[in-house]
Amino acid sequence: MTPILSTKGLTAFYGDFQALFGVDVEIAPGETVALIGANGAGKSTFLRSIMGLIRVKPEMIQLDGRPVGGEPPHRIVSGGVAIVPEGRRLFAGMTVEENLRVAIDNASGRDGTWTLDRVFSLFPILKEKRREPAQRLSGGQQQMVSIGRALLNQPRLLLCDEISLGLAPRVIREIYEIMPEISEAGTAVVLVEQDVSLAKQASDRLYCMLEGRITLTGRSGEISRDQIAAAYFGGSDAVA
Ligand SMILES: Nc1ncnc2c1ncn2[C@@H]1O[C@H](COP(=O)(O)OP(=O)(O)OP(=O)(O)O)[C@@H](O)[C@H]1O
Repeated sequence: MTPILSTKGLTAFYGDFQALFGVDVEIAPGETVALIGANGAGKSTFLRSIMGLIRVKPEMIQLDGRPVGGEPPHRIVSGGVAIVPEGRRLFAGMTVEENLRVAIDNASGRDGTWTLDRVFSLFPILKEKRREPAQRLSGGQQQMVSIGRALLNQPRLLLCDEISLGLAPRVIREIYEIMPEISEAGTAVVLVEQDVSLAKQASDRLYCMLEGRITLTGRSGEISRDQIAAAYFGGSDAVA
């Protein structure tokens, strides 16, 4: 089966500073893959490269086998990729529903199963708060809006950048509980996570990144804590 996403020898730079050194990742349609690694490992740079926010060579990123590296973000989004960005980035002056409707307008013409009602059934609190300004919601509720907005883009590949960051454990659980429904809709997911246990539990496969390189990959259920520790902090024998 052609992977929905593959990166081949992906390198990325900020000016002279090299942040990624030949990253190879593959994700099958409907698969959930976690990407873990310490601060500064290159996880966000990886996501930014896919979204077209960093200039890379075309063949370094392929969607459905088609080279798309360096294409502008709107082309990547119309190719079926959506991101839940770190820090959520909602439109602060808009209500919850208006934030969600922006994505519906963006996605017009793209097929998909996500509707406003389906997002409200995923996160019932958003229906209650639909007319409130987004900035008045709690951090967890804002994260739900951000996820809902990404889903309403009808993605086949959803990139999630540290969605648990700064949230209470109960809220994190609530958000992660809906992940299987996203997979069941056929959407592949990349979960960038600092919380290793959460990443392991929520994913089919896992990649660990260290200083811009993949240091471990394997099925999430089969990777040991020791292997993760070695890959996360550096050490030998890290590939499962
Ligand atoms: N805009 C930028 N300009 C220069 N260097 C950057 C920029 N953004 C990130 N970097 C550097 O690139 C490397 C990778 O950063 P990146 O944000 O991708 O890591 P990360 O794994 O997502 O970490 P975090 O968990 O802190 O977000 C780091 O050394 C970081 O300092």
